Amino acid sequence: MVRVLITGGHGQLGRALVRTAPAHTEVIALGAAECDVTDPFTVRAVLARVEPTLVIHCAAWTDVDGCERHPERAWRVNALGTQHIAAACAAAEAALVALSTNYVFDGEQDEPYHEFARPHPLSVYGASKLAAEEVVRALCPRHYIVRTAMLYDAHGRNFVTTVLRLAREQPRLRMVADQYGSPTFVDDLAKAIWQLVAQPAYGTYHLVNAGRASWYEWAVAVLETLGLGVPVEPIPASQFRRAARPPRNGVLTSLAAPALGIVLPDWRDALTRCLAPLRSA
Ligand SMILES: NC(=O)C1=CN([C@@H]2O[C@H](COP(=O)(O)OP(=O)(O)OC[C@H]3O[C@@H](n4cnc5c(N)ncnc54)[C@H](OP(=O)(O)O)[C@@H]3O)[C@@H](O)[C@H]2O)C=CC1
Ligand SMILES: Cc1cn([C@H]2C[C@H](O)[C@@H](COP(=O)(O)OP(=O)(O)O[C@H]3O[C@@H](C)C(=O)[C@@H](O)[C@H]3O)O2)c(=O)[nH]c1=O
Repeated sequence: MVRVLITGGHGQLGRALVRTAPAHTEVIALGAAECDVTDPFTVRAVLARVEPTLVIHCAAWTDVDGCERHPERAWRVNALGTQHIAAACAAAEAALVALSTNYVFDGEQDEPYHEFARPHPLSVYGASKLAAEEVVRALCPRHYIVRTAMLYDAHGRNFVTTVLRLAREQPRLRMVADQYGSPTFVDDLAKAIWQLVAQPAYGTYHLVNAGRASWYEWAVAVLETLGLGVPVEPIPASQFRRAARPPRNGVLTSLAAPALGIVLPDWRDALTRCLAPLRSA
């Protein structure tokens, strides 16, 4: 029996990992109240009590604009919190999966980013996640760093549920059409993570649904999938004011995952599967 500890276990990826866990896997998913990663003593005590063979570290402060406005909190949760987890995993001889983001890249290149592309974050969130990657590489030898992007589920707080809320509240939506990324259904990511950790192939992996979409294309696809006829106006990013600057090209591709036989489906296929329960509701 493999025992897996999930930090940030009540977030959207943590919940998906719990519902897709393979047989013969004991999963202990803890929220911030049970395992605050900013407290090194708590982190060490939790690992000593749970004795996991693997830790999947999902906990993070994912409010990208909040991170920009309150950098110290971003560094404390995302970078220092990961440092505590990585050090405790190394001491306990547990393997570690650390989640990271496409926002470690500046988006200036035209091609999708693979695992060996040079990071250069534009936002505090991206910089704090890149620092987290660096402490994991330095402190915990048996690690998988999983960069992903634009996570969503049919419920909770994410871009898809925001689009559905705005479609109820507004006669028309305005969506940025000149920034691109890789929308990724958390269930597909969770299954790919379980496939990955079945192999001792430590390193850095980009795990996202295939293809690319602008925020505009993604919003239109959400509304079309549910047959909602709300008009969407494409706008440039310069007309959408926010504290943080997302990369223009945040599209990820992978050299490392297909080499292990891990390939995620196309983002449109994933979106259709995710929204299927809402269509029949
Ligand atoms: N969402 C996305 O689009 C993307 C996410 N990622 C990364 O994937 C991971 C999972 O993201 P996702 O599930 O979407 O994020 P969520 O925000 O849904 O979940 C993160 C969880 O971390 C918890 N948390 C926050 N602070 C602490 C703390 N100090 N100690 C312990 N737990 C804490 C939060 O709890 P609470 O809500 O109680 O504060 C929350 O439940 C993160 O590392 C994120 O950076 C990467 C790319 C894209
Ligand atoms: C509400 C709204 C958003 N948008 C677009 C542009 C804007 O930059 C973007 C904001 O959506 P979000 O708040 O979901 O974006 P954001 O929080 O930046 O999403 C990121 O989250 C972190 C955690 C990651 O790691 C990234 O991969 C990415 O998913 O959506 C519009 O164009 N029009 C709108 O009316």
